[in-house]
Formats: sequence, C-alpha cells, structure tokens
Amino acid sequence: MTDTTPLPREQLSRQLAEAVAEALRVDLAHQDNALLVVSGGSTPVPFFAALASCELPWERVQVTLADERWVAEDAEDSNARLVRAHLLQGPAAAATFVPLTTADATPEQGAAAVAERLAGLAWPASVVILGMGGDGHTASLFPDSQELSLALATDAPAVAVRTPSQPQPRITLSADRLHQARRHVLHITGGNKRAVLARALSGDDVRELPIRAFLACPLATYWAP
Ligand SMILES: O=C1O[C@H](COP(=O)(O)O)[C@@H](O)[C@H](O)[C@H]1O
Repeated sequence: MTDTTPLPREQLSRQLAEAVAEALRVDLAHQDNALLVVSGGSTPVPFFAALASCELPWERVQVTLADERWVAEDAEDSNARLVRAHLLQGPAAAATFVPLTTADATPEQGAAAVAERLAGLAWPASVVILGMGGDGHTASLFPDSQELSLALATDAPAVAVRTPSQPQPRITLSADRLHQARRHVLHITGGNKRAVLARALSGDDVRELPIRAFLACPLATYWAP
C-alpha cells in the first residue's frame, strides 16, 4: 500500500488481473500447469471478471480457493459458485477448478477427500490472493476459530474450522500451504480494511489479527477506497 493517489476499484482489479496473468505466464514458461489460489467474498468479483478476459493458456491453469463455507456449491454464499460465475467464463472456463467442499455433511468428514483432491494440483501455487475481513481474518483463519492454532501450525493442506462468529462451518487452506506459494497478494477495499491492515502492521499477535501470519511473505497489497 502506498500513499500515491489510489486507483478506483475496477482499475485496481484490472491491474491486479494483469499482474496475476503475467505471473502465471512466467511459471507456465517452465512448467506444464500453474496453480492460482483465490479468495471468496465480495471483493474479488471485478478482479475475477478482469482475469477471465486475460489471454492465457487456460487449459494449463488450475484454480482453487483459500477457503470455503461448508455449503452446497450452488448456495448464495458459496465461494465456488462465485468462482464459477465470475472467473470460469469464456476461455477461462478451460481452467481446472478444484473446489474445497464434498457431499459429506461436515468439513471434518470431508477434509481427507479434499486433501486428496488438492494433492493432484501443481503446488507450490504461483499466486495466492488473500482477502481480509474487518476482524483481521484471512482465508478462514478467524481470530475466534477453535482450530486457529492448528491451522497456523499444521503441515496438512486444509483444515476444517468452527468459528463462533460465523454461521457455517468452513474449510481453509492451512497457513503452511498458503505460505508455500511463490507470490502473495492481499486484495482489499475500503477505509475500514485499510485501518485494520495498519493495525496489523503495528503489532505481532497473529491470534488477534490472523492476517499478520502473511505480512512477511512478502505480501503485495492491492487496496482501493
Ligand atoms: O469470509 C470471507 O471473507 C473474506 C473477505 O470477504 P469480503 O466480502 O470482505 O471481500 C474472504 O477473503 C474469504 O475468502 C471469505 O471466505
């Protein structure tokens, strides 16, 4: 984040899409497939649309999520639904998308099958794009998650999480799996999130603001008002 005049959200999303597409091209020049890890929520929608219009050998691009609510894939708040509706469109529909939910009733029951599915992807990810909530959570690493310590410490790819502040159980990529990526981006909008990031930068308690676990990745911040 810099103090130069910020770009409007749409323009920032296009700039981010071009940077991500270029990173994927660089990696695809020396590997068969390249993996992109995206976040859900409302922020990435214009970025997804911009990335879908970038020229890429999409059949060699793999996409998965940083986290997911344990809901049906067609549910309104499913991150997979968001990716399918806004990113996997046009030529980008040729990408391989690996969702983080199964037909199991709970994420605890489905986690092993998700881990098996993730094992087939081209790790380390070329780019991880993180979002952030007003509580400093990123992926589904929430300050009040019962499994936060586990998700920060395990070398398993994904962890089922229960979070009192959230209506549904979730599954999240572990901090270790996210850390392994070649490049890390934080994509956020609005004054509130800018203030949360400033707070995160001025302290070091990861349990208070889990985004702190990624500040040293290094993390390229894309912020728009
Ligand atoms: O719950 C979630 O929230 C964050 C931020 O979402 P936003 O709507 O404020 O953009 C997101 O990064 C995460 O993937 C999602 O599951």
